[in-house]
Amino acid sequence: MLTIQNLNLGYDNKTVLRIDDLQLNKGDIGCVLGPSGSGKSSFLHVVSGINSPMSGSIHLNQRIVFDAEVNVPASDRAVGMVFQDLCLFPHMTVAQNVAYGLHSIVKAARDSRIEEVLSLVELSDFASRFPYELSGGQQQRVAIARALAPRPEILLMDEPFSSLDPSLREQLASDLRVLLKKLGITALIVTHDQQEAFAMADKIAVFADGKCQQWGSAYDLYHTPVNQDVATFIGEGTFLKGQVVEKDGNLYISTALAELNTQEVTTANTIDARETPKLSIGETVSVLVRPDDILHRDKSAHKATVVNRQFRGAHIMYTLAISNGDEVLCLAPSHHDHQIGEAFGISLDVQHLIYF
Ligand SMILES: Nc1ncnc2c1ncn2[C@@H]1O[C@H](COP(=O)(O)OP(=O)(O)OP(=O)(O)O)[C@@H](O)[C@H]1O
Repeated sequence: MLTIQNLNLGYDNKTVLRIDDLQLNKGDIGCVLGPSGSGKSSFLHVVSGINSPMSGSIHLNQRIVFDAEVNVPASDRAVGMVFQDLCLFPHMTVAQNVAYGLHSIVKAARDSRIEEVLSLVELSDFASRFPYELSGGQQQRVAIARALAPRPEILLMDEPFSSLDPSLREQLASDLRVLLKKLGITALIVTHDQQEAFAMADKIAVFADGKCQQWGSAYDLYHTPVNQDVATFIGEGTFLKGQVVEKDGNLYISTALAELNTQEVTTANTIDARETPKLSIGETVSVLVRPDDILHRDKSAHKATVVNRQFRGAHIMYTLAISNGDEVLCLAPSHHDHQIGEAFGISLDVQHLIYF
């Protein structure tokens, strides 16, 4: 549905973001994650046609909408937009808001389309209400209905939850996924919240340092990040120093907590998503350690001291100092209740060996 190639976008001839290759299939939900200023909104603007990129190509539903020769205007791109603050007209009813994008069609067809989209977002009974008479989630559904009314090929959403209560966002994100999937809508959604992206996306792009660093499933990003930036940005984790050693013809990475056999714990999907770097004996590497890779083991000889702790209900997230001074995170069931300064035994159990 959407294919982006060799895209350079920026302002005043200065590149803000480069995307080599990004493809979103019909019916899929893509999320764009990245720190503030990484180019997320700018990207939506060039896909929608509000702005033009400096170079590259954009295909929408197998039609070129931008390349060196073509620049289809926003009004002809069949793109629906839902903005950060929803931009509902406060003085118009729900039905009038939805009608806004339908002025070019005759009244009878318009009324039936309004009824149809309001029913799709389960707001049929709210047609004559004003936005201020609706909850945040209902207002968001009106904004979606308005964007969907002209039958766009793709729906673009810029931080659709930013005006809503943080405690509601994760639930609304998964509700939105259910709705978009039910309607078979292809969507590209900008967010800065990983949990939202994880709850919604089939594919996630990570924008950082002027480029799209990785485009993959949440699983790929978490377990097979392409570089240290993505590894640090996605999920929680720390790095352990390691040295490459050889034993019985196998390469191991020797860390303060364990010797990791590079053959045994490097899984097939690790190799698929990133090119595993070649290791040479004696080389120093950084091993990515996720909080669930560190197990609470009373009998272990490796004792670690609690530097910080964060109670999360079922679990406690510990920051632990180990013997060589490195710090690691450990997600332990909360019945293992240790205070700052206490030491307990840990072991390293890496399922996906990722090193840089
Ligand atoms: N119209 C503009 N003219 C010049 N520079 C701009 C313009 N719009 C955005 N920029 C710059 O482009 C960069 C990317 O901005 P953009 O708004 O796309 O980032 P973002 O990832 O959406 O940020 P945020 O998460 O804070 O909304 C920023 O450095 C910003 O200052």
